[in-house]
Amino acid sequence: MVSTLHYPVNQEGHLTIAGADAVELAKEYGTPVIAYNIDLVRQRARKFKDTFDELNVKSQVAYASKAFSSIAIYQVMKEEGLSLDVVSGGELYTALKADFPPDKIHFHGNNKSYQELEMAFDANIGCIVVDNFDELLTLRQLTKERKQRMAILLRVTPGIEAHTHTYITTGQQDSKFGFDLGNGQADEAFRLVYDDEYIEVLGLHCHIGSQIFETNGFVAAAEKLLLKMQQWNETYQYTCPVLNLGGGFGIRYTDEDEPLSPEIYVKEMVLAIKRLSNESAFPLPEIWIEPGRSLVGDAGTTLYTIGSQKKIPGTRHYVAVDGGMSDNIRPALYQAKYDAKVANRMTAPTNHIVTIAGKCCESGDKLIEDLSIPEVQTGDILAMFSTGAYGYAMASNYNRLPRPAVVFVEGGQSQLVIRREVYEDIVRNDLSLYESEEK
Ligand SMILES: Cc1ncc(COP(=O)(O)O)c(C=O)c1O
Ligand SMILES: N[C@@H](CCCC[NH3+])C(=O)O
Repeated sequence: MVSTLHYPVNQEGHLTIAGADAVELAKEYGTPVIAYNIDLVRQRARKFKDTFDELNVKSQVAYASKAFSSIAIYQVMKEEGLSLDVVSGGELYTALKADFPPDKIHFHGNNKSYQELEMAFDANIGCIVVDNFDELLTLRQLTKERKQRMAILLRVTPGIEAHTHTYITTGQQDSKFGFDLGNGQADEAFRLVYDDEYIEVLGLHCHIGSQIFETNGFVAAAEKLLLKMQQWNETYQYTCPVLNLGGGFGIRYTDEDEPLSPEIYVKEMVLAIKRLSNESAFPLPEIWIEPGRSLVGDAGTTLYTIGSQKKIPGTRHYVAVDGGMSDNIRPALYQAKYDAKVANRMTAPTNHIVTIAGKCCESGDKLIEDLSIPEVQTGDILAMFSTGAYGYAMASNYNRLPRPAVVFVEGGQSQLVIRREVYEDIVRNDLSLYESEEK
């Protein structure tokens, strides 16, 4: 793969990230390290929000924090006035630690536990996105027992197949998420709770998939959901005030990807919903979205140190780095493609085609195949781009590798926001067979 993407380079011929020298970052924080360009994160967050404001539409832009969850990123999103989508007690706990305003937290998940729901009630969060009938019944019980009101959205599967990897499509009919919109399940769910004393149905939610480069899937989903809210309005004289179209906006990983700008995604959705609402005289709902990847994905760059190499003449030239599928499982899991450069040799001619291998004990632990790079040696720094979403979030201690450090860079200044794990962290929860004897 020959990259034509433009990456900023300083006078030393080093890659820069939000104005900071990537080679210096690697020296200061060690490798692997994931460096986030927070200037870019803020710019994206504002683009999403501002476009809604310019179109005069009430909205909430909720950061889908499964993409990358940490106290510091929640603080950035809070500063930018975003809402937050969490999918587990762990993400909710992190959000509360970050002092995220609870009324702007939306809780997702297809199997929320009773304890997780109680946690959400204790924190008085803004909204629960209900996924199935079991959850709906638990919620009815919880609200009554606690005499506590709760706002909900009903998550539905609209039967739309987004053009993306099958593991990350979610809106199709055969999905573990949500009430089926076409077979009456969504109607049944609504009927059960629309006039409940404690539960306030805000409206419908759908998420059609991830890494999507077109707007027609979102528009088709909006049409289906709005039509349903309009039908309920006629049947039950109940007006749902919110339509949530989820996330899924694509980003650039390699030259093959051509993402649309946040403005285009938002504009196309809003215009379609305005048109439909005008045609049907159904009041324009608040429009909520949940971008994850498009807020943090291409803002993240993983810096690795290059170690050993293996050349198999006529077959392949492996260049190994000091991380791999333990800090980025996406290539192994989804055959995801990435681009990378040698951060300390940005201007050298790229005349070698190599495969970047991780250090895990798996033949499939290859981060990038057929990458053009200059000749490299042990100690060079490889910068792998667009690793900010579902990288650290899906990292593991496979082979007992410690998780990398995470730093935020803004206006040329860097700050450590997640410490690198140390071996002691890895054995922290292990118990010795001989514990009692050792005491
Ligand atoms: C319900 C929901 N909302 C939002 C997202 C965020 O998606 P993305 O990171 O593609 O924007 C996801 C994940 O795909 C999701 O499942
Ligand atoms: N983890 C996936 C996206 C999952 C989206 C969650 N609904 C990825 O890396 O692309």
